[in-house]
Amino acid sequence: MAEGLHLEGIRIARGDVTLLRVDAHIAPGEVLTLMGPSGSGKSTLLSYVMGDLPRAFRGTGRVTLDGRDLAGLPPEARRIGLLHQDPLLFPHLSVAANLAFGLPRGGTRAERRATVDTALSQIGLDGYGHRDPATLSGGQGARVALMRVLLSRPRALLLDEPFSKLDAARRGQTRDLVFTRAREAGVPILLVTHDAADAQAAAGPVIELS
Ligand SMILES: Nc1ncnc2c1ncn2[C@@H]1O[C@H](COP(=O)(O)OP(=O)(O)OP(=O)(O)O)[C@@H](O)[C@H]1O
Repeated sequence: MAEGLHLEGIRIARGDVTLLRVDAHIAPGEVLTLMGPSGSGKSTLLSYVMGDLPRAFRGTGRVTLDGRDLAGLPPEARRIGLLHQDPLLFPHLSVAANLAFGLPRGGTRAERRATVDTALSQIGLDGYGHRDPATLSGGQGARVALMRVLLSRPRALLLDEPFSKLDAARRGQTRDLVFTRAREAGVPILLVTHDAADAQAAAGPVIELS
């Protein structure tokens, strides 16, 4: 079975009504962009892939990651990073501790600290490590949340409008950072967006839901 994230014969329904159907393969390092009107079920599809479909829905179809069928695996065992429209940072942890939370175990304290400092710098937040997340702007918080999910070294990434809170200048930069990192690490990305510029920058296949 191929590497990457494979969605085979997926159908999401609410009651008897089919919300969406999708078949897709996302190769390692590739970004598949999912577009479509509000309410077409994009976020619900991400919940299904994550193994966390709300009770109101029923989902069928196979999700495999690097050849492994994810059926029956709880979200925390799937090694998939999910970022929602409203990025939630842990309010009781500093910005640096939020980033460090996603780091895989191992390494010395100094190494972990250096990784966090580099990450802060890459998202334009040098010196913000000690800050309380509540003191960040929406865009700054979104950048921290994105970096936290990247640092956790997921095997696949599901991104739901992750750049919507960023201003135009940051949006391009942050997008490039995420896509470049994913490409380097061979991580497939399923990106939900309303912005055609995101799809263009992703430079991958696009699925338009109706
Ligand atoms: N937990 C839930 N229980 C019941 N219905 C829900 C639930 N979450 C979403 N819905 C409904 O299911 C449909 C699909 O919602 P979803 O959030 O997946 O759409 P979307 O395509 O991501 O929309 P948007 O682009 O506005 O984020 C909508 O009609 C929504 O109102």
